[in-house]
Amino acid sequence: MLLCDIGNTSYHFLDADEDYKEDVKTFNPASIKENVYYICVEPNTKKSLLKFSNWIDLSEKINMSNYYNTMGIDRIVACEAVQNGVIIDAGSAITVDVVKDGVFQGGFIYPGCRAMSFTYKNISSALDYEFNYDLDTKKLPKNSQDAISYGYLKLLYSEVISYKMPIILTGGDANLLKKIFVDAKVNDRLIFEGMKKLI
Ligand SMILES: Nc1ncnc2c1ncn2[C@@H]1O[C@H](COP(=O)(O)OP(=O)(O)O)[C@@H](O)[C@H]1O
Ligand SMILES: CC(C)(COP(=O)(O)O)[C@@H](O)C(=O)NCCC(=O)O
Ligand SMILES: [K+]
Repeated sequence: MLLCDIGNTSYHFLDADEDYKEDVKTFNPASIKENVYYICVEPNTKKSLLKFSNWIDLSEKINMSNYYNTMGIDRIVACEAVQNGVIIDAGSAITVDVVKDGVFQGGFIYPGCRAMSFTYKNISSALDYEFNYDLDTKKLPKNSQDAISYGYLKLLYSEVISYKMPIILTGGDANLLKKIFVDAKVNDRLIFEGMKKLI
């Protein structure tokens, strides 16, 4: 069975037990001939997929009573895969969603690592640093690289650990954020687990 989670950066495929990514800018969905069950957060891509009868949109199978209408389908499907925990999906955007006893409690959207890195660079060349993911979040920064790293990462970290719940990391930057959220569990296939429950 072929599954695909389409975000704002990549088509993330799961084919049997292999997962791989294609760039949304270059991948041609017509190249897939077999049936593929998908979810898609990108409105234009979602529209373009309607003409392919072998691309089957799983979003129609969601019971929306626990969610809000404009909520990203990636967030919803990730929540469907979790009973209790905080889900951090670190992709083009970072989404944080809380699930308690299988019920979505709410969540928020934070700039993705790459997007935020560009934001700092665009403010001033004096802020042109890669984030320091090995940052000591217990110490106030005394250098420029840590000043932007702490400003971006510590605020997210403090908010998420305040929920005192298990943390599940997924998305393209999960392994980067794992350096900050040391007790988190990385599950790159969380969304596929949620999708399988819908088929
Ligand atoms: N042009 C880009 N825009 C956003 N993220 C990008 C880009 N190029 C590479 N990345 C990286 O791609 C990953 C996006 O994560 P992924 O989960 O694949 O994306 P999404 O679910 O948003 O499609 C992140 O590691 C991000 O830093
Ligand atoms: C926030 C997102 C863009 C994240 O998508 P991704 O980072 O996977 O590309 C997506 O969940 C979305 O389009 N959400 C709609 C707004 C909302 O969830 O309230
Ligand atoms: K995301």
